[in-house]
Amino acid sequence: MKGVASSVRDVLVLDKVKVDFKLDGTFYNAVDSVDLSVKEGEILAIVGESGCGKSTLATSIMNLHDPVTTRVSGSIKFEGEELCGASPKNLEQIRGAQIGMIFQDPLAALNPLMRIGDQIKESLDLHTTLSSKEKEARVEELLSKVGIDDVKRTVRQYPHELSGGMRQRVMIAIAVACKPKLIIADEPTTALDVTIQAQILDLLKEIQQERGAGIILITHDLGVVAEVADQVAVMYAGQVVERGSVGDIFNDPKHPYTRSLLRSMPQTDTVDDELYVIAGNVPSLKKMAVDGCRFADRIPWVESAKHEAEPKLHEVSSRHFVRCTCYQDFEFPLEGDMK
Ligand SMILES: Nc1ncnc2c1ncn2[C@@H]1O[C@H](COP(=O)(O)OP(=O)(O)OP(=O)(O)O)[C@@H](O)[C@H]1O
Repeated sequence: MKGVASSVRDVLVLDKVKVDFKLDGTFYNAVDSVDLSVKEGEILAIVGESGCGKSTLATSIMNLHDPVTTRVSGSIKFEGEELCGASPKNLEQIRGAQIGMIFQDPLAALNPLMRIGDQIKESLDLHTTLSSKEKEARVEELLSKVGIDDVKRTVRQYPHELSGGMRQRVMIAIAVACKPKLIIADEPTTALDVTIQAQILDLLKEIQQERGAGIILITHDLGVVAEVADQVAVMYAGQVVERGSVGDIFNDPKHPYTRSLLRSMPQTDTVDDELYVIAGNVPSLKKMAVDGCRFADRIPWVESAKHEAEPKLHEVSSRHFVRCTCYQDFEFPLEGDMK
């Protein structure tokens, strides 16, 4: 739903969320001080290259990390309730009922030994007081809602009998079965071909508009973001380096990383242009510099004085923020210099 009014309620508010993983006995930072919010009826896209911490952030909201090897701190408020440090019983009630999750690989997320109908019903068993008959009707209604034609047949099938697109539809049916207030979709269309991708995105938009749920959409595909998002957070090396409306990010990107990502996007009207490739990689956790601008290594032509010692998010316009001062007069080097 483009242009969600600012008076609309926040469904989720993250405040200084930090996640560290223990590797060989030492904790390393994977997500650093993330402040984000998702409003009712809003799609927030989280984008960035592989290894930026997008999935780690999402699984922290759902509290899906092993507490022995993972440290999560900060505040994660869902509908005003603090999830960081909440009891397993509380979290159990919220997961699946009030927060639905859609993963990239439905085959891994679905139970291979259980019929589709039973898997959807299981979620209703856990979180509703519907009678058996009502649940059966609801399972069929959900499958038909997500665009499955032969509902009676699908109810009796096992995951391996369905196509990738059908399985993703089933995951969405499970995620929305209990009418959640928030849906977290982690790369929901990455494994699907382009036509099915478009259908799944349309379905997500439809669900969000109909139910007013907030959606966090994790993706590395900026085309998908431009298509469906209201707000965008760009992550690099565990930090949000820029956030703003989809218009801010696509029409007035500020951070060198956001600009590099956009430059590397294929342009349909300029097919002859070579794709710009950002040199370097997202550092691994052990190699990540935690002080200073984490993107500095990838733009070595920018003088160190242009970076902040402790990069902060600066508000450049209402709800549009960018990290570090290096964006201020950032220029790409001339083509010959880049090689
Ligand atoms: N359980 C874990 N233990 C240790 N390190 C982890 C764990 N999960 C993720 N990481 C590391 O944390 C960093 C962030 O990973 P994450 O999967 O969140 O990135 P991502 O942006 O979602 O990437 P992708 O798009 O490939 O899923 C990476 O360096 C990854 O190797």
